[in-house]
Amino acid sequence: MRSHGSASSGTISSMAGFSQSAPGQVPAGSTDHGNCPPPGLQHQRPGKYAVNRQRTRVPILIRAFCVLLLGLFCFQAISEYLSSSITLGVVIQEDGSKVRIIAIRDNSPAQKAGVPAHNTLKAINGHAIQSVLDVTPLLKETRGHSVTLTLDQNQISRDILVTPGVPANYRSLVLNFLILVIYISIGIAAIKASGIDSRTRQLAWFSFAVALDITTYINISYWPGSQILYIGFKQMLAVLQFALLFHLLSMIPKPAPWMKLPYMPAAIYILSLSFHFLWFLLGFNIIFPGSRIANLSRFVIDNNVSFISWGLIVFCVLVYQYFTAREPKGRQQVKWILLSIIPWIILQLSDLFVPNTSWVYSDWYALADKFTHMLLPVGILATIFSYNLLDLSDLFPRKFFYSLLATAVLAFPGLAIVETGIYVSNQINHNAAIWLSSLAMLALGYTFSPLRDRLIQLLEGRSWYKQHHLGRDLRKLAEELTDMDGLEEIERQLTSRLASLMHSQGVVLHLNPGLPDSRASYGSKEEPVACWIGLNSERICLEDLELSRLLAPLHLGHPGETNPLLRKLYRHGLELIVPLHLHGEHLGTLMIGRSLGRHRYSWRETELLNLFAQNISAKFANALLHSQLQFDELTGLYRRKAILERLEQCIQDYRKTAQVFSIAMIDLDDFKMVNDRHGHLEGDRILIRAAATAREMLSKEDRLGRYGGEEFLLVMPGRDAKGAAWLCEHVRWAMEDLQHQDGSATTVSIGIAEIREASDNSLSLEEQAMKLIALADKRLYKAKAEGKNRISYELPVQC
Ligand SMILES: Nc1nc2c(ncn2[C@@H]2O[C@H](COP(=O)(O)OP(=O)(O)OP(=O)(O)O)[C@@H](O)[C@H]2O)c(=O)[nH]1
Repeated sequence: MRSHGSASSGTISSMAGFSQSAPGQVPAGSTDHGNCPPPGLQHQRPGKYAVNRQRTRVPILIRAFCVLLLGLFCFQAISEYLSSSITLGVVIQEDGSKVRIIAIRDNSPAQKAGVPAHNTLKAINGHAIQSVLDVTPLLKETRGHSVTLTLDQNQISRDILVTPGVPANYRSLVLNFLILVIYISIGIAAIKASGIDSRTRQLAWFSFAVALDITTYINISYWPGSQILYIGFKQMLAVLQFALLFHLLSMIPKPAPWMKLPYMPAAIYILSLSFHFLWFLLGFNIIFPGSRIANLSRFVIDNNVSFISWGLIVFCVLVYQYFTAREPKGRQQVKWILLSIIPWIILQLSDLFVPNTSWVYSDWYALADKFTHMLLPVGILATIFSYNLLDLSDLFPRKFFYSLLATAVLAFPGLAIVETGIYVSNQINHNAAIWLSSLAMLALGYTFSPLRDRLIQLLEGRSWYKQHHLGRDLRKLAEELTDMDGLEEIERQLTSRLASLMHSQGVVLHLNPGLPDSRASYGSKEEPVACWIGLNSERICLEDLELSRLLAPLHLGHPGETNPLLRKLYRHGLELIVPLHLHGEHLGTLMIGRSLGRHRYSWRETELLNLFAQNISAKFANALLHSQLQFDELTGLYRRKAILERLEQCIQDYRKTAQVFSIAMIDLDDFKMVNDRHGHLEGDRILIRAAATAREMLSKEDRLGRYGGEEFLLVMPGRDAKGAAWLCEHVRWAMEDLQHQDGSATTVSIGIAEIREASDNSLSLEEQAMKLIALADKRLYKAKAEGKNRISYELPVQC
């Protein structure tokens, strides 16, 4: 494979017969591919050169993790239900040895009882409170009953009677569940596509980390166990999310310079986690209690300073990526994420700068927090969607996806009507009404197919949707090509299907020497395509374009294009040149003609094609390797093993379908003398030209291989001995035109055998092949003995 990287000497014009076949190359000038590699490759063994598929199944560990997440969510729901019955609605914080009430939640029992904020909570039911951890056990003891809170207000004690308990916040749970589903879905989809791009893998880890965070929002004080450990776990999880996000965003659209430094990704995780761990140890007085640095750390933790700083760092990274992205598509991708992350950053900053602390504990803040949490994955998803790396239909069945959408469309009017009805009639409480109406809407949305079908029509007609489908179709095509055998078949399918998928005038696949030359799939106009591959008078040479140096797709037709050759190609209808690379090695190019729809290909389409070309490169590398293994490097004919495989195939067909065939052993006469007189180089030249001359006489079905030194084996499917003799006679005549240096003619002796003469079903394929060859060989020696330059055969006796 190595040698082909530099030898990109395959001229596009070679189909027009301009090619000078170098030794070992298959002359591409011949339109009759009788013995060229493509037809021969049709019988490749399936699976022998299979390429790894890009898409992977979801690993069992990830599935188990998703189940764990759902389990944690159930635990969260139970916790919410249990702890809501003892909720007072006060937000407390330790301040030295005191516990201070820093905020009162909206509509909470504390607010209704008139508990003021910014006081010290001295006791509950007469039991002194010294730590925030003392509160929950006391409330649990008096579950369902009123409690007396003793507050210290400006050195004056005051008792307030409060009845704990609020309705469980199902709305927040539903939102949490929604966020969880979004993140798990993104994680799974990204894992499935992780072979394509490392960014998707990164996105998967980030999504799972957020999902874990969402499911572990638990009122831990309700449960026995170490609160400090829980807080530590949550803090570290939050830092991990930021590190993952920082890593992910530093790679969109292209890796930022710092990500290219050695060990940088590892450093990001290790440093951020260990720093935060240190902060945590200091802030919770686990080490150096009471020191200034410990107090500072506590301030950092209490005010979310580190997370806000992270948010700002992430924001700066995005701005940097936006301004340094070279291509518009890169900027667009960053823009999506920026738009989705800005509300979250603003909300976090409001935490610091809004003087009214109760804002942070208000219902509005909780709602905004949930929505900004949802916005970020939606932004990232939109970016990934615009990359076309993920296919949503892999994740959800198409109809289910549209049913959900139909549900959402119905939800607004439907919820209003159903909920109002239930609420007004006062049969059922408000939270249950929401659940019930949601379920009703889901059922309606799923079964209401007219709306679903209308949505399909509306959305799938949109150009972005078409592009999304193009991505999916290209991936499918790449997979199908991977499963295909036979280079000619691959080329035919690739060019014709690609032309139809891209609605293009035509597609040409040009592979480097060592593989057969360009194939074209013609769209409506043959003329332009003919020009790219040099079929018409304007000869265009690939060497002049230096396509082997092309690393990214080349979009022709820019107004400022200075290269006259590229301008010419564009005038003739070529619009895109996409290189095929594997591990930095240039394998060939895909040339895409202009769109029949008369629009220019968008950058997304170009990007999709580029991804597609990367996907199929491995396939062509395999084909290249296979062709090298199959063909004799001197003559370009099949090697002995390959031609014997073809012979065995014919025997098998004969046994199945009784299709007659013949073989011929062709041997150059007095070749030793040629070598002795003119040298081995001249001998080689004669061998190459003899092979080419013989090949030109053959039809598409005939196969010619180099059996040994100057001896060739010809397999002729469908020809009986008479037909084979006729063909071989022509080969013998043609050889006479091939002159040695001294002007003497090249002659050959040929022995022919037909399968019916040696057929024996009791023999194995290999034995049968040898028997037939032995018969042809016997006749070859007969021809030699009778004076050379003749053919020898026998017509089978008809009974
Ligand atoms: N130049 C060159 N010579 C080869 C190659 N392979 C085999 N030969 C030569 O082909 C010659 C075959 O000689 P012989 O088997 O005696 O046959 P011959 O001289 O053709 O005589 P007849 O078969 O009786 O006509 C030998 O001299 C080999 O060295 C090759 O790849 N290149």
